[in-house]
Amino acid sequence: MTEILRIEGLQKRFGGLVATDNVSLDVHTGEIHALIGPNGAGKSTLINQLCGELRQDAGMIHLAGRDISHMAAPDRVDLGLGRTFQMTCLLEDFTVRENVGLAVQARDGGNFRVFDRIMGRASVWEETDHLLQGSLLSERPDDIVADLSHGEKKQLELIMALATQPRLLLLDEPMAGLGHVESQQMIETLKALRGELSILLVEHDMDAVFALADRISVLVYGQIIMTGTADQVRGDPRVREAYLGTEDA
Ligand SMILES: Nc1ncnc2c1ncn2[C@@H]1O[C@H](COP(=O)(O)OP(=O)(O)OP(=O)(O)O)[C@@H](O)[C@H]1O
Repeated sequence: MTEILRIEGLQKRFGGLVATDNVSLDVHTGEIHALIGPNGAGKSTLINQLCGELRQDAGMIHLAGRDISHMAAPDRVDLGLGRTFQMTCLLEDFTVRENVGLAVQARDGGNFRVFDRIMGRASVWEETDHLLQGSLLSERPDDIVADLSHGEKKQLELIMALATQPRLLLLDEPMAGLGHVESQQMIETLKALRGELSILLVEHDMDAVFALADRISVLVYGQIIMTGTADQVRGDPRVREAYLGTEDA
């Protein structure tokens, strides 16, 4: 079993608060690994440390065997660490295809802003169309992003993240704000990615977590209290206790 990601003893303090406390975790190559935990457990802090947006106070992060603990965020992306573009990054007045084209170009070191440069580059459009084919937006390449529903924008974020060709994709609450039908669509989209790349999924929607995750790690007050299969997590009294009294269980 090879690991795409190995985290050892990761720690982040905000003043007196220990947001991630000696976190150790590994993600196997090809697996969907969910990270769950109550509000304020430290999930976003951990994701931000993995991306390089927050510097850890202690601990190590290895991606595909490379120590990336002190690497700048863009270098981590070049090594295959992907994250969904947040909705605020979508260019609302441009088409779906143009947004994906810009993400493809950005990966190749192009400028995300200068757009006329990509108009003539056939390879960018070929890859863009390939990414869109088979996606839920395949019939809507020329739609203006502002006209998409919330769920469609989440799908677009995901396609744009895939344009960076990640080996490990970090997904921070992909189901947030989605209705039932859109959630089911996102679950199917993510299921189809299983095996193609590795995914670390932070998600509050437990139906989605149980439907998708090969393994689940549970973070409580900055500490991983267990890692196991869906059945192991469901049956663990420590997990029930952690969620007791919250709406998330
Ligand atoms: N920049 C910051 N400065 C100070 N405290 C912070 C900062 N970011 C997060 N925290 C605190 O660290 C703890 C962990 O927060 P974090 O956002 O990582 O939790 P989370 O598990 O992602 O929560 P949620 O599920 O609600 O998004 C919380 O107590 C939060 O208030």
